[in-house]
Amino acid sequence: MSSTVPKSSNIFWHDCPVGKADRQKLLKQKGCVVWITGLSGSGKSTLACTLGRELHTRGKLGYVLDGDNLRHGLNKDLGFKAEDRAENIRRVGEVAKLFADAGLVCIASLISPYRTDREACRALLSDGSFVEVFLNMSLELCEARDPKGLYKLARAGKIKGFTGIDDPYEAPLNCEIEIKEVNGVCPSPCDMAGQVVTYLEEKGFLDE
Ligand SMILES: Nc1ncnc2c1ncn2[C@@H]1O[C@H](COP(=O)(O)OS(=O)(=O)O)[C@@H](OP(=O)(O)O)[C@H]1O
Ligand SMILES: Nc1ncnc2c1ncn2[C@@H]1O[C@H](COP(=O)(O)OP(=O)(O)O)[C@@H](O)[C@H]1O
Repeated sequence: MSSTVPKSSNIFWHDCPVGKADRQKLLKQKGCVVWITGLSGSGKSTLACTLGRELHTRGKLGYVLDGDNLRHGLNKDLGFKAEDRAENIRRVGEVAKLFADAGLVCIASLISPYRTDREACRALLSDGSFVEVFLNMSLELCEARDPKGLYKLARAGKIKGFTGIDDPYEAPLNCEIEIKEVNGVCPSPCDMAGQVVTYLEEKGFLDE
C-alpha cells in the first residue's frame, strides 16, 4: 500500500492569491465530493451521470470521476488486488479533493470496497464536504443486471477476485446517504439523483 508521507524532501507549499472561497463565489456553489460506492452493477455510473445532468440543468458545475473510465488512463497501471484498489481509491480521493478545491461538485463513482480506503478519502476533505452515497443493492439484483457479463465470467471462474463473488465488499457504517432497493425494486435513476440533490441543497452546497 502507498504511504501518505511524501518520498521527496525539500518541498514547499505555494499559496495562490485566488482561493477556494473566491472560486466558490464565482461559481455560486460550494466545492464538495459526492462519493458513490457499491457493488458492480449497483448503479454507480447511472447515478453519477444522472446527478451530473441534474446539476448541469440547474446551472451547477459538476464533474464525474468514474472508476471504470479512470482505469483507462490515470489508473491504467492498477489491477484489482487489495493494494491496487487502495492505490486506485487514494489517487481518485486526491483528484476529487482538487476538484472540490476548484469549487466543483465532484462525483466519484467507484466500487471502493474497503472502508479504510473510503475513510482515508473522507479525511482529505473538510468536515461535511465528503458525502458518501451507498448504493445498497443486493448481489442478486446486481448479478441479474450484469450489463457487462462480468458476474457470469466470475461465476465461471474466468475472472478471479471479483467483488461480491470471491472478493470482499465492506458496506459503509456511517454514510450520509443510503439508497436501497425495496422488495427487489430499485428507485429510478431520477429518484436516486433527486435524493442526492435534496441533500446537497439542504447542506447549502448549491448556494453561494
Ligand atoms: N475483479 C473485479 N472486481 C470488480 N470490478 C472489476 C473487476 N475486474 C474488472 N472490473 C471492472 O472494473 C470496474 C471497477 O473499477 P473500480 O475502479 O471502481 O474498482 S475499485 O474501486 O478499485 O474496487 C467495474 O465497473 P463497475 O461495474 O462500474 O463497478 C468492472 O467493470
Ligand atoms: N435505478 C436504476 N433502475 C433501473 N436500472 C438501473 C438503475 N441504475 C442502474 N440501472 C441499470 O443497471 C445496470 C448497471 O448500472 P451501472 O450504472 O452501470 O452500475 P455500476 O456503475 O455500479 O456498475 C445498467 O444496465 C443500468 O442501466
